[in-house]
Amino acid sequence: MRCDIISIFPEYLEPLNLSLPGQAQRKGLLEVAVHDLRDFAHDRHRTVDDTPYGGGAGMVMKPQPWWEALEHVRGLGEGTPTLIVPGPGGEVLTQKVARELADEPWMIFACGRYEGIDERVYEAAAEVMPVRVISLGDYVLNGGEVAVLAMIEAAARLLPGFMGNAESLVEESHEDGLLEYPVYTKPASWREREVPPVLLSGDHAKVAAWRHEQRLERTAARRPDLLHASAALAGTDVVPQA
Ligand SMILES: O[C@H]1NC=Nc2ccccc21
Repeated sequence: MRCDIISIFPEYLEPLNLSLPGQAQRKGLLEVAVHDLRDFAHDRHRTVDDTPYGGGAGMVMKPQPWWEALEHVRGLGEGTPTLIVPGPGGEVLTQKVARELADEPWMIFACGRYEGIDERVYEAAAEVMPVRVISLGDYVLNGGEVAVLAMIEAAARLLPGFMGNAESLVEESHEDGLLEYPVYTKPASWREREVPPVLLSGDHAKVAAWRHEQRLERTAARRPDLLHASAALAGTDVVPQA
């Protein structure tokens, strides 16, 4: 998976060189290149924003620097990349979306700031490559860099060989519509709190059953919307008790 990221804060993406993403890059599973948008703004102040037509607060990112940056990056690789624009006005990042991103061989991430990027950039880009606007959720961030870190981590960790133990990908929250079960480690007794005895029983069937029950209880308590969604999909939605 190749990820090209365009941002006015390239240093924000340094964490991608740490830990697992860093190892994945060294293993050749993940290729990350960060590009400074200001390198494509040619006036003396390397201006990337201006006031919005129609008035309103804040500034809008100018189209020309973005177009030059996208064309430059597109010329760096083979084939057609998918342009991912993180932003509050997009589809929400879910595990399903993460799996779709994990299947993308080449993505360009456009990190917007200010009030956003001139709409004509999206239109011009959509004529030469697929464009997806993806949000982290219904809250406000100041820019796309944090979102890109989340999206790349969520997708790259699904790449075969990225996670040391692929087993750990199986019973994760959201992988199958349920939240994960509670986990415990030594000591068996801590501050007079005991590990659930079933986990010390050595009975794998009982442990599996207990863990599944815990996932159902935890999902019902914290994310009932997920239960209804999966039940609705299965056509077995429980009617809420009157
Ligand atoms: O405003 C934020 N809401 C959710 N996701 C985002 C992604 C990129 C930029 C900004 C946001």
